Amino acid sequence: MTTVIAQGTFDLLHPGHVHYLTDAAARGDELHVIVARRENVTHKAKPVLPDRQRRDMVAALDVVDEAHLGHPEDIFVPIERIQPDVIVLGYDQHHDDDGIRAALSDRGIDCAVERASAREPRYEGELLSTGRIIERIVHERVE
Ligand SMILES: Cc1cc2nc3c(=O)[nH]c(=O)nc-3n(C[C@H](O)[C@H](O)[C@H](O)COP(=O)(O)O)c2cc1C
Ligand SMILES: Nc1ncnc2c1ncn2[C@@H]1O[C@H](COP(=O)(O)OP(=O)(O)OP(=O)(O)O)[C@@H](O)[C@H]1O
Repeated sequence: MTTVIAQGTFDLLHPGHVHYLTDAAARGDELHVIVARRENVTHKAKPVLPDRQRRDMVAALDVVDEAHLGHPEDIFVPIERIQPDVIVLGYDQHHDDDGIRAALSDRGIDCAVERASAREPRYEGELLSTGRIIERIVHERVE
């Protein structure tokens, strides 16, 4: 039984998110997703949707076995509880792979760290970024 963890903000869901989670799920038997708490999204604009709504939408996806809201202070607390075999980072996540490996090893967690693949747009106008969906809404709907 191989347990996999993926993580992210997942504000306005799009096919890039589905691609990432499908890729992560294919690397094991059970996929757990940690959804970042609003207070911990500091490297870009805060999510539009509430924590619980983002968690509920991720949990509704077929490839996801369980979606959890992240810990408010220590990102390793959910990992210690779930005991994954693999953590799959998104292709563009800003986290440092070796830094995470070192932190896991310090805590005695034996877990591989891998990177997911990217999905490119497949047709004209397909938007694979929450930030770009919001830009399009502002451009097309806000006077
Ligand atoms: C291994 C791992 C575990 C994480 N666990 C948590 C957590 O428990 N709580 C949380 O608020 N954020 C957690 N995060 C951080 C968020 O997922 C972080 O904000 C995330 O990188 C969002 O980036 P993105 O939406 O740009 O992908 C974790 C990140 C990683 C890489
Ligand atoms: N086109 C894509 N292909 C593969 N993975 C993607 C794609 N878009 C997003 N992801 C992955 O989904 C996870 C969550 O993404 P996140 O919530 O940051 O949304 P986002 O759409 O990338 O955000 P934004 O574009 O606003 O920064 C990240 O790990 C990211 O790598």
